[in-house]
Amino acid sequence: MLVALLPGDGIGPEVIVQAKRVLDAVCGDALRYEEAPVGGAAHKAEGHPLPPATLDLARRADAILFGAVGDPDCDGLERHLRPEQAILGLRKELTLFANLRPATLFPELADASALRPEVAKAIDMVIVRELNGDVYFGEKGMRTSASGRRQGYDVMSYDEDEVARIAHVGFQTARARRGKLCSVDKANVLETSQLWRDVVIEVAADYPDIELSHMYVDNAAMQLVRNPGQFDVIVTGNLFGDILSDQASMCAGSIGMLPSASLDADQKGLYEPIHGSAPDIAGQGKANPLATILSAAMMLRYSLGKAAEADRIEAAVAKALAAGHRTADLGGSVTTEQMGDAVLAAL
Ligand SMILES: NC(=O)c1ccc[n+]([C@@H]2O[C@H](COP(=O)([O-])OP(=O)(O)OC[C@H]3O[C@@H](n4cnc5c(N)ncnc54)[C@H](O)[C@@H]3O)[C@@H](O)[C@H]2O)c1
Ligand SMILES: CC(C)[C@H](C(=O)O)[C@@H](O)C(=O)O
Ligand SMILES: [Mg+2]
Repeated sequence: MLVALLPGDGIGPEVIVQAKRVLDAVCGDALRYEEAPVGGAAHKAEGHPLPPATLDLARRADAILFGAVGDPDCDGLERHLRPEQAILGLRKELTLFANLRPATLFPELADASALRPEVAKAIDMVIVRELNGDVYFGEKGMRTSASGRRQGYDVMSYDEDEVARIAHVGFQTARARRGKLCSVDKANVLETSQLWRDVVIEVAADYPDIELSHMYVDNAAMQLVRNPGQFDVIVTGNLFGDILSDQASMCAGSIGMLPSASLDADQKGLYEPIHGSAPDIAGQGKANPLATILSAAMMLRYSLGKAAEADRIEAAVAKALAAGHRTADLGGSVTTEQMGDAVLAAL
């Protein structure tokens, strides 16, 4: 089975190295790897954030392990050349519409959560984020307004098929868990959200066993902090899911802990930590590699049919944390590589 390794920028390569060490330990020769540049690194090397050969590798591979993109050196570039276009392009080109972002607190990290330990320990949820539509992919641009002022615009839109297909993923994810689905929208203000809510209710007819609720996104942001234990699965749009998942990560200890899977209709997937390239700590050995190591475990489980190996990795992460290993984001002083060592030792 072929895995595409796309390390990217900033801390991306640092965390990918650790995930690859763990994969080697668990899977040996069962996986083959090909690596390609992406993001700012690809722009510097080849003049484009998502070169054709990188996209081709992503298409050929059985699964993709992605680090992060984002490079301050690229700040002045036109939008289509910026590093972030690479991840947006991969999601769109490969129709990776279903983004699963599990937020679970490892019990050992109750002290690292931004919440009181007794509130934090109840977090055990999955955010199902739509990844191919919304304001991210609508018409956008700069124009001159009627009064002669500069005006930027980004059109937010969803069609009913896009909402229905992610709603099904939300219901099915809930069915495999505790049977509760909360659809998050802004239907009190936005037409896209009204359609979202209508379609989710229609799809719910196929899932009478699932308890469906609806919540406005502003309330959801508050409830995540007040009482995260009330959530089992959240299904939401691209923008709201982006924001709520960063917030959920701090409830679960750190943004350095949250993995993700971005899946197409056939479980082909791209796996990446939810965090970015973290230029503020890049090159300093401070990055927490666990989100990427846990993303590799998701890759084994969802795309490569290796659930037992995924279980082993997750257990090793828990053991490394239980043994007291903490990178700086978790209040410790362990380096990126030492955290990798700790997971390998636990394996
Ligand atoms: N999927 C992606 O590739 C992705 C995701 C988010 C942001 N980005 C990009 O990354 C760049 C930086 O964005 P940002 O600063 O807003 O978000 P970020 O997630 O990169 O960093 C936010 C904060 O969290 C910290 N952090 C992030 N990951 C960490 C880790 N593994 N261990 C310890 N600390 C960690 C950083 O040091 C920083 O203080 C931007 O160019 C942005 O567009 C890319
Ligand atoms: C880098 C950016 C385009 C991306 C997003 O907004 O989806 C990131 O924040 C994420 O969460 O993966
Ligand atoms: Mg994000």
